[in-house]
Amino acid sequence: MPNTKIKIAIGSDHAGFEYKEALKAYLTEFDLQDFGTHSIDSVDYPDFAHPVALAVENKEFDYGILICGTANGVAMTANKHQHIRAAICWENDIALLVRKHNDANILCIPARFVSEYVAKEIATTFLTTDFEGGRHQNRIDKMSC
Ligand SMILES: O=C(CO)[C@H](O)[C@H](O)[C@H](O)COP(=O)(O)O
Repeated sequence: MPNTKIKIAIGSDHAGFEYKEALKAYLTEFDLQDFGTHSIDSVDYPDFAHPVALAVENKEFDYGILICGTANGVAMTANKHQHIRAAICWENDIALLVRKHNDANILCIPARFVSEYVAKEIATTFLTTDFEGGRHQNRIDKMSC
Protein backbone atom coordinates (compact mmCIF):
# COMPACT_ATOMS: atom_id res chain seq x y z
CA MET A 1 0.00 0.00 0.00
CA PRO A 2 1.55 3.38 -0.99
CA ASN A 3 2.16 5.95 1.73
CA THR A 4 -0.28 8.76 0.89
CA LYS A 5 0.34 10.81 4.01
CA ILE A 6 1.21 14.47 3.51
CA LYS A 7 4.98 14.81 3.92
CA ILE A 8 6.25 17.44 6.34
CA ALA A 9 9.83 18.57 6.98
CA ILE A 10 10.09 19.95 10.52
CA GLY A 11 12.97 21.79 12.15
CA SER A 12 13.76 24.16 14.98
CA ASP A 13 16.52 25.79 16.94
CA HIS A 14 16.94 25.31 20.70
CA ALA A 15 14.10 27.76 21.45
CA GLY A 16 11.71 25.65 19.39
CA PHE A 17 12.98 22.21 20.32
CA GLU A 18 10.30 21.36 22.87
CA TYR A 19 7.44 22.48 20.59
CA LYS A 20 8.96 20.50 17.74
CA GLU A 21 8.89 17.38 19.89
CA ALA A 22 5.30 18.11 20.95
CA LEU A 23 4.20 18.59 17.32
CA LYS A 24 5.91 15.38 16.24
CA ALA A 25 3.90 13.49 18.86
CA TYR A 26 0.67 15.33 17.99
CA LEU A 27 0.64 15.36 14.17
CA THR A 28 0.44 11.59 13.82
CA GLU A 29 -1.71 11.63 10.67
CA PHE A 30 1.15 13.27 8.77
CA ASP A 31 4.48 11.89 7.64
CA LEU A 32 6.97 14.07 9.54
CA GLN A 33 10.72 14.05 9.06
CA ASP A 34 12.77 15.74 11.77
CA PHE A 35 15.62 17.94 10.50
CA GLY A 36 16.76 18.83 14.05
CA THR A 37 17.83 20.32 16.33
CA HIS A 38 17.81 17.41 18.75
CA SER A 39 18.31 19.07 22.15
CA ILE A 40 17.96 22.40 23.96
CA ASP A 41 21.68 23.14 23.48
CA SER A 42 22.15 26.51 21.81
CA VAL A 43 22.37 26.36 18.02
CA ASP A 44 22.04 28.73 15.03
CA TYR A 45 18.58 28.66 13.39
CA PRO A 46 19.85 28.93 9.76
CA ASP A 47 21.53 25.54 10.14
CA PHE A 48 18.04 24.03 10.41
CA ALA A 49 15.92 26.46 8.40
CA HIS A 50 17.99 26.12 5.19
CA PRO A 51 17.76 22.29 5.02
CA VAL A 52 13.99 22.35 5.65
CA ALA A 53 13.47 25.07 3.04
CA LEU A 54 15.66 23.25 0.52
CA ALA A 55 13.72 20.02 1.01
CA VAL A 56 10.42 21.82 0.35
CA GLU A 57 11.93 23.80 -2.54
CA ASN A 58 13.05 20.50 -4.12
CA LYS A 59 9.53 19.08 -3.67
CA GLU A 60 10.77 16.26 -1.45
CA PHE A 61 8.17 17.42 1.10
CA ASP A 62 4.72 18.99 0.76
CA TYR A 63 5.18 21.52 3.58
CA GLY A 64 7.71 22.62 6.15
CA ILE A 65 7.33 23.62 9.78
CA LEU A 66 10.02 25.76 11.40
CA ILE A 67 10.07 26.87 15.01
CA CYS A 68 12.32 29.35 16.79
CA GLY A 69 11.93 31.99 19.46
CA THR A 70 10.13 34.70 17.49
CA ALA A 71 9.84 32.76 14.19
CA ASN A 72 11.50 35.70 12.43
CA GLY A 73 14.94 34.14 12.07
CA VAL A 74 13.67 30.92 10.49
CA ALA A 75 11.19 32.80 8.27
CA MET A 76 13.83 35.23 7.00
CA THR A 77 16.16 32.33 6.25
CA ALA A 78 13.56 30.13 4.54
CA ASN A 79 12.29 33.01 2.40
CA LYS A 80 15.73 33.32 0.78
CA HIS A 81 14.84 30.15 -1.14
CA GLN A 82 13.08 30.12 -4.52
CA HIS A 83 9.40 29.09 -4.40
CA ILE A 84 9.33 29.24 -0.60
CA ARG A 85 6.58 31.24 1.06
CA ALA A 86 7.33 30.97 4.76
CA ALA A 87 4.72 32.58 7.00
CA ILE A 88 4.89 33.49 10.67
CA CYS A 89 1.68 32.47 12.44
CA TRP A 90 0.76 33.29 16.03
CA GLU A 91 -2.96 32.64 15.96
CA ASN A 92 -5.26 30.22 14.19
CA ASP A 93 -6.93 32.65 11.77
CA ILE A 94 -3.55 33.73 10.44
CA ALA A 95 -2.65 30.11 9.75
CA LEU A 96 -5.94 29.78 7.89
CA LEU A 97 -5.34 32.89 5.78
CA VAL A 98 -1.70 32.22 4.91
CA ARG A 99 -2.85 28.98 3.34
CA LYS A 100 -6.04 30.33 1.69
CA HIS A 101 -4.57 33.58 0.39
CA ASN A 102 -0.78 33.19 0.30
CA ASP A 103 -0.37 29.46 -0.44
CA ALA A 104 2.31 29.46 2.26
CA ASN A 105 4.39 26.30 2.13
CA ILE A 106 6.36 26.72 5.35
CA LEU A 107 4.74 27.45 8.69
CA CYS A 108 6.92 29.42 11.14
CA ILE A 109 5.89 29.26 14.80
CA PRO A 110 7.21 31.67 17.47
CA ALA A 111 7.67 29.25 20.38
CA ARG A 112 8.38 31.95 22.94
CA PHE A 113 5.15 33.83 22.15
CA VAL A 114 2.45 31.17 21.70
CA SER A 115 1.25 28.38 23.95
CA GLU A 116 1.81 24.76 22.99
CA TYR A 117 -1.97 24.44 22.58
CA VAL A 118 -2.04 27.29 20.06
CA ALA A 119 1.00 25.89 18.25
CA LYS A 120 -0.83 22.59 17.75
CA GLU A 121 -4.00 24.37 16.62
CA ILE A 122 -2.05 26.52 14.15
CA ALA A 123 -0.20 23.51 12.72
CA THR A 124 -3.42 21.53 12.21
CA THR A 125 -5.12 24.44 10.47
CA PHE A 126 -2.09 25.15 8.27
CA LEU A 127 -1.79 21.53 7.15
CA THR A 128 -5.49 21.02 6.41
CA THR A 129 -6.42 24.27 4.64
CA ASP A 130 -6.36 24.56 0.84
CA PHE A 131 -5.19 27.52 -1.24
CA GLU A 132 -8.11 29.42 -2.79
CA GLY A 133 -6.32 30.39 -6.02
CA GLY A 134 -8.05 32.96 -8.26
CA ARG A 135 -7.10 36.55 -7.43
CA HIS A 136 -4.62 35.25 -4.85
CA GLN A 137 -2.69 33.32 -7.52
CA ASN A 138 -2.24 36.54 -9.51
CA ARG A 139 -0.73 38.20 -6.46
CA ILE A 140 1.61 35.29 -5.74
CA ASP A 141 2.77 35.40 -9.36
CA LYS A 142 3.85 39.01 -8.77
CA MET A 143 5.98 38.19 -5.70
CA SER A 144 9.19 37.25 -7.53
CA CYS A 145 11.63 40.02 -8.38
O1 LIG B 1 13.86 34.06 17.78
C1 LIG B 1 14.85 34.02 17.13
C2 LIG B 1 15.23 35.09 16.23
O2 LIG B 1 14.45 34.95 15.11
C3 LIG B 1 15.76 32.89 17.08
O3 LIG B 1 15.05 31.85 16.64
C4 LIG B 1 16.31 32.37 18.34
O4 LIG B 1 15.39 31.46 18.88
C5 LIG B 1 16.68 33.33 19.36
O5 LIG B 1 17.39 34.38 18.78
C6 LIG B 1 17.48 32.57 20.36
O6 LIG B 1 17.97 33.42 21.35
P1 LIG B 1 18.92 32.85 22.48
O7 LIG B 1 19.09 33.99 23.41
O8 LIG B 1 20.18 32.44 21.78
O9 LIG B 1 18.24 31.66 23.09
